[in-house]
Amino acid sequence: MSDGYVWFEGIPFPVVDCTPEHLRAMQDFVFKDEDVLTVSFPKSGTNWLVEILCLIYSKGDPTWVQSVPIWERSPWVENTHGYQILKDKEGPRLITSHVPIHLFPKSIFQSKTKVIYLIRNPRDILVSGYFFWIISKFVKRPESLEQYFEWFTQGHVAFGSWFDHTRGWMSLRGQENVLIVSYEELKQDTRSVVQKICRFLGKKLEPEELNSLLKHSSFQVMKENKMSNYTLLRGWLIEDKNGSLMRKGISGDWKNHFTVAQAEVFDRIFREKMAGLPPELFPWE
Ligand SMILES: Nc1ncnc2c1ncn2[C@@H]1O[C@H](COP(=O)(O)O)[C@@H](OP(=O)(O)O)[C@H]1O
Ligand SMILES: CCc1ccc(OS(=O)(=O)O)cc1
Repeated sequence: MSDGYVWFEGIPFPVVDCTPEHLRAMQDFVFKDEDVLTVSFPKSGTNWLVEILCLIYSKGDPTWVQSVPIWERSPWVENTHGYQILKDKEGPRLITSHVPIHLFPKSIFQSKTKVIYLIRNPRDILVSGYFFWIISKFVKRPESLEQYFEWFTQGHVAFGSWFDHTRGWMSLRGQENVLIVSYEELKQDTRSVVQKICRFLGKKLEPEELNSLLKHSSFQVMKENKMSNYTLLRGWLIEDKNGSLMRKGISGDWKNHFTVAQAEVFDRIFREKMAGLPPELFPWE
């Protein structure tokens, strides 16, 4: 560990449950065709999507999401604890990751694992990350939003540059086993996006199962679910006694935090870094 990150191949990783030795060993992780992998940049709404996937697999029955911590239901492959759970698990596995594509286990490219890449307006990711990292012990703590804005736009944050991460994983779009989902679409029409995910996974939910899923993955219900809201980490990895993963759960909060100058700088950087990609990939733009 150094300066609030674990460094691996030039990319900063969180200091929790993650070592360069583990990240090197992770390269040999073997994905199976029946696995389902959720990949995202941190603060894209990862845990929301994972909750939805768990509820799809339990057919809307909330027992599992109410009794097992979310990081054990869909473990992070880059975490030592998550890896231990995954490697011994039989049958279809739900797996989560924030790892950039160029450092990801290569077996993913030989398997038929279903991959869901979750995207979100990076401005909202930036704001969400700032408010989470100032209360947690996962990564280097910013002193101000202004400082975090600099770090984020330069890619000096956990898992590196959002721009590189998104470009990298988006390069898989169009493959049969890859689905791109945006936080914004999920927020705007959760039911339709969940149905799309079910079709992608070859799963069918009865209407009452879908209604139960929508209830138990809603912001308000997840906020109260200690197995999903990270309050189990209070006093250990989350310092604030009221701290939670569940902050606002809305799109566009960046407008309440960016200055006009920051908004202009971000627009320019976004245009430069994402040049050449079809604008319709980014529903918030
Ligand atoms: N059920 C839900 N509905 C909407 N947003 C949710 C949600 N569950 C989590 N989120 C939001 O997802 C973000 C966390 O992302 P991740 O899971 O990738 O760490 C937080 O965003 P905000 O900080 O903007 O509120 C959190 O509030
Ligand atoms: C439960 C431990 C853990 C570790 C790392 C995480 O990554 S991040 O906060 O999304 O960057 C999350 C949970």
